[in-house]
Amino acid sequence: MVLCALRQQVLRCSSHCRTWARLPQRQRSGCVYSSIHGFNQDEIKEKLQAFHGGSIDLLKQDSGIAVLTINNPSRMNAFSGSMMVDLEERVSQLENWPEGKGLIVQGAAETFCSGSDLNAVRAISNQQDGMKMCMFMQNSLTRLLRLPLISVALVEGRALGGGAELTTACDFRLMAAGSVIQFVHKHMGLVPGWGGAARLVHLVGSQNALKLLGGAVKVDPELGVNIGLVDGVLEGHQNAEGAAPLLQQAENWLSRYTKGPAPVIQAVKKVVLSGRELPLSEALRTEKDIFGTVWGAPANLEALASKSKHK
Ligand SMILES: CC[C@H](C(=O)O)C(=O)SCCNC(=O)CCNC(=O)[C@H](O)C(C)(C)COP(=O)(O)OP(=O)(O)OC[C@H]1O[C@@H](n2cnc3c(N)ncnc32)[C@H](O)[C@@H]1OP(=O)(O)O
Repeated sequence: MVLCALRQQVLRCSSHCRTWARLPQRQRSGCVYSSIHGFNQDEIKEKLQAFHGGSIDLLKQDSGIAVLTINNPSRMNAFSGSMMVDLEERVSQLENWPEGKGLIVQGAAETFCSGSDLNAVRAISNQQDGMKMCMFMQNSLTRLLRLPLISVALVEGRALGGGAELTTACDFRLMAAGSVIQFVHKHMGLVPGWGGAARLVHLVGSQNALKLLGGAVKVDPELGVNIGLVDGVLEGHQNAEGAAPLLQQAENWLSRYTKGPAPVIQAVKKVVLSGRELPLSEALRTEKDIFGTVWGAPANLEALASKSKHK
């Protein structure tokens, strides 16, 4: 049932968006948890809203690349409860963006994200609330990774705890010189709960994941690239002389993968997503269906008419 739901999620295309948007959230199928798992989204949302501060800002650009900013600089961009709710809402907006092709996730004020806001964590440190928050964030980050957009985390400064987990919910990671990704969970007497461990194993393999989590290792850009966690290193600081601003560098990096019409780029992401998440037979069937959405579509017909050569 879960695989079937994921297949539906991968398949949905722009023409289905309006119908899709009318469905209740839990039926949109990008989620891991719904009421059948005893998860009540409205209840946890109400609880989280009480811990306010900061925001998650979304800028959708005409280029088809959106920028999502984790914005709580006075707490090193830690996630307050209301920011967790904000994130879920921004992901919904991105799920319903037919023109979208790419997404950059960054932190405000020259640092990425220091994880959960420890003030909120202390207030909901009982087991039940912790599990609800964990399910809520797993749902949001799973939906973020499953967006039909090619996404990249732009890491400047520190990505700690939940911030490190957030980087794994993007397709790619770029690190600025001097930045650090650190799964500090062990030092907090915890393990990742936002899906970061499962995604990390997929990204770097179980041996490396065990080292990073077991040692709460500080991953600098060089180590990140060596173990396959990081896809590129950006020059200097936002304001360093001679270097383009980091966001611009990240947009340039991403644009080589997002050039072209949105339906084609979205289809590229969807075939890779199905290959990444579904068993082979299911992935092949899904690929066939996604192929059907681009075959004979305007971009394909234009390319055929122009007799393009690939020299
Ligand atoms: C572990 C699992 C869990 C999850 O996955 O859900 C988490 O993510 S728990 C959070 C894990 N993160 C931390 O424990 C970060 C703790 N903070 C630090 O290590 C440092 O503050 C650091 C390295 C982020 C920045 O150090 P620096 O010396 O540059 O600055 P300050 O320490 O003075 O920080 C400025 C200001 O920010 C507040 N701050 C930073 N992180 C958090 C946070 N996660 N929650 C709440 N507040 C945070 C810090 O307390 C300072 O505030 P101030 O009022 O000035 O004391």
